[in-house]
Amino acid sequence: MSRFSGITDNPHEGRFHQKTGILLTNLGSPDEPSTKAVRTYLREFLSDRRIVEIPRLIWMIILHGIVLRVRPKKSANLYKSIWTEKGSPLTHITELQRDKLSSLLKEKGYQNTEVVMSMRYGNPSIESGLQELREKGFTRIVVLPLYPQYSSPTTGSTFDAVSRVLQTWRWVPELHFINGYHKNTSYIDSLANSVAEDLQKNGTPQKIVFSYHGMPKLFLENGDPYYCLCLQTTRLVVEKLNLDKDLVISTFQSRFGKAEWLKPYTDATLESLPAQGIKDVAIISPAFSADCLETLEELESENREIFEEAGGEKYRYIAALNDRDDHIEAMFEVLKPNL
Ligand SMILES: C=CC1=C(C)c2cc3[nH]c(cc4nc(cc5[nH]c(cc1n2)c(C)c5CCC(=O)O)C(CCC(=O)O)=C4C)c(C)c3C=C
Ligand SMILES: [Fe+2]
Ligand SMILES: [Fe+2]
Repeated sequence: MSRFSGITDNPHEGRFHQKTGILLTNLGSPDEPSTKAVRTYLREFLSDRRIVEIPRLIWMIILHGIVLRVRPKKSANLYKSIWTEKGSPLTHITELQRDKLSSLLKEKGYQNTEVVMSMRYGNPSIESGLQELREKGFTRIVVLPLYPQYSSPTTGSTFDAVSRVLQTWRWVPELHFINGYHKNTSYIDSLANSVAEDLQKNGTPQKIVFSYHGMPKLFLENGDPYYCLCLQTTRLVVEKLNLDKDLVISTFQSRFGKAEWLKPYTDATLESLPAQGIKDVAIISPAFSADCLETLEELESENREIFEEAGGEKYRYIAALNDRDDHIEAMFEVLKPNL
């Protein structure tokens, strides 16, 4: 059998008609909140060389000897606490985003496009998404990883997965890979709108915490731009809303392992605020384009508890942009130059 695959039954004329297929991607979730499914998911996730950069042999021993024996049970319980009838929130919200973006494209007159969604880890896989687009005759593909701030472990890793699949295709499509959109005006506007709506409804808190997913500090020192892109995102939202700089703080959450991660840490910050007289906070997480374990469990529940136990009184989480109309519009604006 050949190492390269292809579609062989295309009508001759149709084969050269370029249609643009859009592959929306996000991180992915386990298939179900069971220890077994979480172990399968974490094995794939934590074996990614862009996620954990510890020397391979040492990490494989730690991963298989300790992490995959201990973590899946604990993580499965966390996943159970956020799981819905429709499954993983992250996967379901990405499906809603796909459907709404697809309708918006049709409304705007882009009839020759189709939106498919894939997950970097777990299902539906990047391979199945690309395969679906190929089978439908798309010879031009735009990949939009739903990570506004580029980072090697997320966007870079998505590129790896896409290119690994395409390396096996006989007819490589025209490929456009969007590697981030943290400065896009429509994205910043939708974040600003979500903050403004919250302030209007609940009043101005003493602090607005912009909590971004963290990463090892070493990644930044070795050239990953993510940290700077996060701080720039906060600055652009502050400018857009004309907020007092002191009202806002950027922090980093979801630390994993023993190494130092980007600081300040979200949990330590929330724990320290009440002693400084700050007992009323709102928290937003601009790096997550969809609510997921890291927001629904870690921010909504775990960090709320930390803040309240330290003497905090009012704590509210501002939802991710999810399938808000202005977020879908922002996705369209990000894609537009490539349509
Ligand atoms: C081990 C190192 C990790 C790095 C580096 C990392 C970077 C990173 N992750 C996201 C987005 C998400 N991460 C999510 C879950 C999650 N992240 C890690 C580890 C790293 N992430 C783990 C082990 C987990 C799994 C959950 C657990 O067992 O605690 C999620 C949520 C997935 C879901 O199903 O809801 C997202 C989204 C970004 C943006 C990022 C960039 C720096
Ligand atoms: Fe993560
Ligand atoms: Fe977490």
